[in-house]
Amino acid sequence: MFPAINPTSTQAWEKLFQHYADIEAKHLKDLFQQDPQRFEKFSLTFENILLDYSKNRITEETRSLLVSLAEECGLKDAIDAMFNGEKINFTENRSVLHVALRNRSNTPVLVDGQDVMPDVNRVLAQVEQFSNAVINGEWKGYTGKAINTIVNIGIGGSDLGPVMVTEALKPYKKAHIETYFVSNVDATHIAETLKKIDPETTLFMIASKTFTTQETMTNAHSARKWFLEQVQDEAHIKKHFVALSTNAQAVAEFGIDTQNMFEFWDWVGGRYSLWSAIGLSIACTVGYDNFKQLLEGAHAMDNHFKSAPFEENAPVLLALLGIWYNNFFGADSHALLPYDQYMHRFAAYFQQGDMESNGKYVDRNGQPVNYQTGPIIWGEPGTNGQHAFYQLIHQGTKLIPCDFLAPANSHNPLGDHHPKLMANFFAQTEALMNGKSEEQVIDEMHQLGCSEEDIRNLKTYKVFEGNRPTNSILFKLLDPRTLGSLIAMYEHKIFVQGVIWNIYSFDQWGVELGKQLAKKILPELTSAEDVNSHDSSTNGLINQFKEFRK
Ligand SMILES: O=P(O)(O)OC[C@H]1O[C@](O)(CO)[C@@H](O)[C@@H]1O
Repeated sequence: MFPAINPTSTQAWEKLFQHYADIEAKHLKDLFQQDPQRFEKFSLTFENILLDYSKNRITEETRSLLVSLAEECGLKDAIDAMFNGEKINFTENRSVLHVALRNRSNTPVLVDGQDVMPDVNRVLAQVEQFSNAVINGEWKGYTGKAINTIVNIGIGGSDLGPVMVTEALKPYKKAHIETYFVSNVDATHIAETLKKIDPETTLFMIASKTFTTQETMTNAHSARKWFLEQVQDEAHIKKHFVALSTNAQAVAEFGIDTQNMFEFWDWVGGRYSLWSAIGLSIACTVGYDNFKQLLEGAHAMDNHFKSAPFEENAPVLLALLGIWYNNFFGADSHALLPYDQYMHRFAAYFQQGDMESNGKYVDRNGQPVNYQTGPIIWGEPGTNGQHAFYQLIHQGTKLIPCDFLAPANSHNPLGDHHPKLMANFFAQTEALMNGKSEEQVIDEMHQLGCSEEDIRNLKTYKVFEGNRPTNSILFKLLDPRTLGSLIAMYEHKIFVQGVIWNIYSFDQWGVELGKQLAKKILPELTSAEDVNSHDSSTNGLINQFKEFRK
């Protein structure tokens, strides 16, 4: 196991702290003016992806100090520990092997001395065979009709990944298959979906690692009830319900034939599971070949992550830049801004990926941390975000480092839409960096013929400080391989940050308390008596809720 080091105790941290005082006073605009090679020095390409991180508040010294921090924190050993199947998810005593799910080179990966690759390959073959049968129409419903509708019922990691990927890969979608995702326990989600579908041609995928999650099981039972009301025969369930899970017993108890179960394992974290059987909805929507390309792209990024020197390693650099802003500049959020409508769920996906992984205040020694850990992740596609929240990024009081992501080629090359979209991408990153000085504002206002009084009164509002950092991630086309690489790049960024923050990134105890309390409260909502077992606010709310429902 790699050592548990408090990052603030390292020499690099101390040096970064001193170095921050220098950098804080520098403007990005000046850094570019002083160094014509800045783009070459602070960018890298990986296959068809260009990562330009030159618009960050860094110098070569910053990068080398950040790399020293990673080294002092034992990042190399940590990467090896993950890829070698060590039980780095200590609090659950589990390995962390989403990388094995896309290990296309098929080299052995051992957990407790046993190679997991035969199991991985077996389930992949099952996914291939089944998705082909659904897409080709060989898998028939109870009346002999082919399946044309998939309803994935799952939540969190059993929903967000497949939703994000099937949206991102819509251009690759099989035209005759419609896929729906139901996650919320709010009945509206399942009820509105059931209105649109036909039991004869619908396949439900119950996606739950544990097969105990309240929301998923409630939706699954409602779907099953609806289906049986239509078909009147339990024997038909096996043609219309499959399970994606690690819990065979609970799957059988639900009434799904374990023949129709697609297995995965406890060493796959929920938020890292789209590469596993949880990806069945992806394979059935875009075809197995495209799913395989997604895995290939992720595997290529895994190899890059494992082998590239930290100074040239995309996930490591993104992670270190995040730490630079989070821990030295005090930035508390990070925005993901894809300039691609197909990627509209990308930020939502990595909200779970990042915040469920690194939203922790206890370190690997069991002590509360004395530094900041995971940032708030948020974002929306550009250009929509520009007309909503960019004002705050440009002129607000908070520093918000942003990742801009975009394809050079659109799947919809309609008129001049894509050049317009990309002009905005380039303009925003340039504007955030350069800002606009008072001099420029005055000049512009003169040119517009504004009065001296207007100039005096308004000029300060029109000034942009700039010096707002961004990463630009430009890729050739949003194809399955590229998407796989991008997702894996962010997964590994999260891993690196967790290692440096010395926290356990692969558990999620913080979501348990709310679940426990909800279980306690549920029967109180239907009891006849007034509730008085909570604080006065919770009692008051529950009792008013009951009153409103009389
Ligand atoms: O796949 P499951 O077991 O239904 O869990 C769904 C989600 O719930 C969580 O445990 C959080 O409540 C996530 O980590 C997970 O992705």
